[in-house]
Amino acid sequence: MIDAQRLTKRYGEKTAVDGLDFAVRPGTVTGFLGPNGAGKSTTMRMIVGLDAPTSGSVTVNGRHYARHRAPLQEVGALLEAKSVHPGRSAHNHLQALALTHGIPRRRVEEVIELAGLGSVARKRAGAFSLGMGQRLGIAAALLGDPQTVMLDEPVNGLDPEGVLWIRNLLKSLADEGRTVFVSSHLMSEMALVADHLIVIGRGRLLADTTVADLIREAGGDTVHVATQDPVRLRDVLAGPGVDITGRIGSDGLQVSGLSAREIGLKAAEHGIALFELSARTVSLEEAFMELTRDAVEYHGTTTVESPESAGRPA
Ligand SMILES: Nc1ncnc2c1ncn2[C@@H]1O[C@H](COP(=O)(O)OP(=O)(O)OP(=O)(O)O)[C@@H](O)[C@H]1O
Repeated sequence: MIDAQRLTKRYGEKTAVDGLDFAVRPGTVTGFLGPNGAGKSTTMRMIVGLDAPTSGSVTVNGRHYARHRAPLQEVGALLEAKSVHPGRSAHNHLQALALTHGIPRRRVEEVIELAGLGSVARKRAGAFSLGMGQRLGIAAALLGDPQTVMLDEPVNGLDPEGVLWIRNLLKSLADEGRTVFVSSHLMSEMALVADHLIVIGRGRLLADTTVADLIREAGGDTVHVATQDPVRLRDVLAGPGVDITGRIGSDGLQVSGLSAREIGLKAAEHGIALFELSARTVSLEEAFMELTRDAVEYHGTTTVESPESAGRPA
């Protein structure tokens, strides 16, 4: 369990993390999302004591990271900064880590296998591809068989097989009852792997919710119905967990809590004519963009030639 209370980090004038309160619970994968510069890496660095909070606190399993007697066995972290000596082999790097942390040698072989590094473990880590480097970082994070695993952008640089490997690994770690906290900008991947989400923007908490609820709140899982008799259809569809909205005088209704199929069947049962019946799904990416719209610091631009400007002299 990771517990942040009023966690704040300032770098001079810049408030990178601004009074964050959240808890990351065991037994589930929690995604950590936020636009570039939102404060995710800074938060993660504070969790493992690489940065000190300006105020507030963060604990792992009830203690500050530095207070744990065997921190690698408590929290395994993959952070952005690479800490591998380029001339060292993956095997030697992991062995050195194991030796200095009282971890048995056989565990080194286990994590090498687990991370799929068997064939390159004796090669210089400096010659590793981005994906291999990520795998080595994950192997190091798992070396102490920690109860809490925290990974910053773990799929960065991984090929599709590697992405699938990470997805299954994170789920199995959570199924074993561990606390799994993972940041990523790949929303499609997050939607597949995370159950819970902590979303931040400009250092502040924007949402502490489930993937399903975030999507629902962004208008996902609703069905648009157009009917000849909206008043009667409202009555027919009403029930626990069903939410119906629609402008008075309009033949359109937005329904959540029932599938398009259920709505169609109920309407047919009561002889109500429908003109339109369409499910509206919102992706996690759309829900995230909506939630963080006002918290994006770095906007890009896309120059698209408009029909009016096409062919016009420059
Ligand atoms: N050592 C530092 N000194 C000064 N400012 C910093 C430092 N580290 C981070 N920042 C600033 O704090 C803010 C948060 O940065 P952080 O790297 O935590 O964001 P992030 O959410 O991890 O971003 P990204 O998704 O781009 O990795 C940014 O504005 C960044 O420029």
